[in-house]
Amino acid sequence: MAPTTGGPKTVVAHRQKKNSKSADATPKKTEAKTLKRKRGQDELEKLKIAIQELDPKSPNLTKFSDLPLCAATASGLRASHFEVLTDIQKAAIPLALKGRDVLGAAKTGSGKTLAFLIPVLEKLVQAQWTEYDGLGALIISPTRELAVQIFEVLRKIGRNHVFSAGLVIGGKSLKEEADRLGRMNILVCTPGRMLQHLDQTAGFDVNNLQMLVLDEADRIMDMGFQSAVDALVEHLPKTRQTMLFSATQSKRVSDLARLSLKDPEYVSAHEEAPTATPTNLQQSYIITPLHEKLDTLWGFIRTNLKSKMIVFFSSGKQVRFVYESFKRMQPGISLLHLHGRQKQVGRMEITRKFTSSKYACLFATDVVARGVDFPAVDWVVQVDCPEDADTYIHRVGRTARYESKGRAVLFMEPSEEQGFLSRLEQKKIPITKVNVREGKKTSIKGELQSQCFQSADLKYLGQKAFITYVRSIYVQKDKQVFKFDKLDLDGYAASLGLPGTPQVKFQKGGEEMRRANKQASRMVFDVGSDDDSSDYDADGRLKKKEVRTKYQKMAERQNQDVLSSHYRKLVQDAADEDEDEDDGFLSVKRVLGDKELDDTAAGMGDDDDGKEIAGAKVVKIGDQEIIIDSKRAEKKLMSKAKVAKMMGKGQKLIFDDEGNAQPLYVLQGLEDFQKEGDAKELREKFVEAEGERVKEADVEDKELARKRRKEKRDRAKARERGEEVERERGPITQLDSGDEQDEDPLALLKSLPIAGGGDHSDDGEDEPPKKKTKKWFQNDSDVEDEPEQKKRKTSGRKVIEMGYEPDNLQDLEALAAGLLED
Ligand SMILES: Nc1ncnc2c1ncn2[C@@H]1O[C@H](COP(=O)(O)OP(=O)(O)OP(=O)(O)O)[C@@H](O)[C@H]1O
Repeated sequence: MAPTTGGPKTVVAHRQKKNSKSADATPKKTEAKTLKRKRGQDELEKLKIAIQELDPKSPNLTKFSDLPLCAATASGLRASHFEVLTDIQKAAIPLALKGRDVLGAAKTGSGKTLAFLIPVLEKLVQAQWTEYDGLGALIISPTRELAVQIFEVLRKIGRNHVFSAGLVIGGKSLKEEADRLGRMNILVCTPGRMLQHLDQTAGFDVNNLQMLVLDEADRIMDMGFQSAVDALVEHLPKTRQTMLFSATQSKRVSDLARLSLKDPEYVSAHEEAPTATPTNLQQSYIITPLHEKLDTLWGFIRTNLKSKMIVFFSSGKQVRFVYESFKRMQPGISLLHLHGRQKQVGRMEITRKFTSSKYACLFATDVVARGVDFPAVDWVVQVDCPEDADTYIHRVGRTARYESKGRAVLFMEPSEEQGFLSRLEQKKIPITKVNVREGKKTSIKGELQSQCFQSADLKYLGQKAFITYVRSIYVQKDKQVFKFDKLDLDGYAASLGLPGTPQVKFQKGGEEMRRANKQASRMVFDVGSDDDSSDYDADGRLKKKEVRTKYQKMAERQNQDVLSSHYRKLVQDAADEDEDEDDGFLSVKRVLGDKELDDTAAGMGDDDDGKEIAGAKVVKIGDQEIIIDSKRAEKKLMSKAKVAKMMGKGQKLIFDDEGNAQPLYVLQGLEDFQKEGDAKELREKFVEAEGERVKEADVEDKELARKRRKEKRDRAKARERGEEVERERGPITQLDSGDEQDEDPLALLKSLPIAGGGDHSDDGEDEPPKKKTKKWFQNDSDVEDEPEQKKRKTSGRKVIEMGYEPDNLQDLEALAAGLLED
């Protein structure tokens, strides 16, 4: 939270000056102050009269200077180079100045932000609000990105006001924010975090609130935020002015009642307009079957390298997969990615980078679909069809803002074409069909296959992307557009480079369950986009600790285990990661041995067999550098087996006739290589052969997994039979180890989900367990009636006491390390 510039500072400076003056000057000063106050009062009176006399429908209102605004606002607008009113500003500001509740609707990029910020400032001026009067205006935004942007505009135009303003969007400690809340006159917030403060921050008084604004009101009022907003409004006084703005405004009476609007004025700047989207926006669509979508996207990016584009996907998982895989293929343009599950700092940094880039490609979810004002975006590409026409309008609205031009292209599956076109038509959205030029068509399937083969992380991301997309289509409400049965899932999986088609499990329970699923996915999105650091969900309710089954926990940890190094870079340090990206798009490899890391380390400490990186010791083993930043990592080095593992495999050598050792692979001479045939054909053949190999390996993987499961089941059955016999004999007096416990306790963590196989541990997150829920560290064959607090391991009869159930990766790893060390 930061105060507005200008205001509070000015006050402080003024006071300091006063103290330094001599006592003789005091009467003069007081006189001057009285005079100033009187002048201020007179101006205010004049302003009030001008507002009373203002005709809100007057055609003469064309500039900000035509409006009865206080000097501070007028000068702030001038300094920000705002001069001419846009349609929505012309229509909404006069009414708002007159104290009316306003429902404002206008096309994207048409200046709605100023249409509510100016009345906010003027309202507080009219009320002679001072820094001691507490919260006077509250502005609610559905996403953090938008809240930050609104706050920035407020800082700009409010630079000459003395009001203090703050940003309440989470990402900082609640206490830190709470300490400053009481001093703020204007707050820009996201619903969840604000409600948290209203519920928990002692002494935070909102009883004087003069103005409530909801930007992207239809989104804030919809299901995802419903209870948070209702609870929030409960805290606010009823006698206040309220303004609602959106490009896709709904006039639902129920919403108006929920907000206790008084005789609201509906202001629609473009209701009569022939189109719902900006006139300077050129819109087109391409029919591209699901299995060709990524080919089409790759071709599109490659032919628009000198552009700034936002590419929308329906989920963060797709964003991650496409970002990671395309980055490895080095398209020749800076790639960025943004989704609700990233850390706040990373999100801000990516937003900042994309804002300042001339040419860049941002892969994003709908977290930036609404309101965000990135300058000079040339293209909006929608790889996944949006869930409805409103979402379409907001997404394409990221380009062609204010008076600039822009282009948007939508990729549609053949089965979506008819249905979605009719939805667009109903909303007055003009769009034309275009085709990809034959010569520009390209296939990246082989490339993706080979990448997935080489990288388990990427294959895993691909599987998650596949599953999420398929589920998203399954739960879509509009069945006339989204036809699940028509999708070529095998083709789609192959196009992602996956060796098989992952099995996707759906919840039983028909429509109701689908709706619940949909809602749940929204909630996840909302929490991510709004306030992922808070204990509150998107509805503003205290998050309940979800009951997780053993299988779900296993799946989660397994995934983290597989991706741990990946995500340390990818998500937690998103900011650092993208720093690397910009430095050179071509150098995307980030391993511990990176030059940059070396450089940093070299600057910080000694560099022989161990060096310091930000306080952590770095040890070189083989060609790997291991950062020793925890006791566990230190312990790891004590284990010979682990060190041997880290050393990696030795290099395979062959001996020539003279007895000299030669590497197994020696580079072929150019001439010999050319003799073997055309390089392109050779490459294609190689990729094809590798693809086959991947498939074969995958079948083997599956077979192995199946065998393991069967063995487990057999052992479990055998044990159950054994127990029955035991029970007949009498009570068990000794903890039984069971042969199952001889297995590697990390085996389940290490195994990846097997595409096409039944063992979809990554599916587990939505799948109820078939067996009775057990503790996470039990194996399938463990006895069901084992005491909760005591688990044992191996025939050595080691008992590991767990006084709690580990709920994070560190706990899990600590336990696993303990198990391995014996
Ligand atoms: N009167 C004006 N004169 C010049 N530029 C303006 C004016 N009003 C707004 N703008 C500029 O137009 C752009 C779009 O404004 P804004 O973000 O308020 O649009 P919006 O209607 O809220 O869009 P969305 O529906 O996408 O949220 C901004 O860059 C803003 O600075």
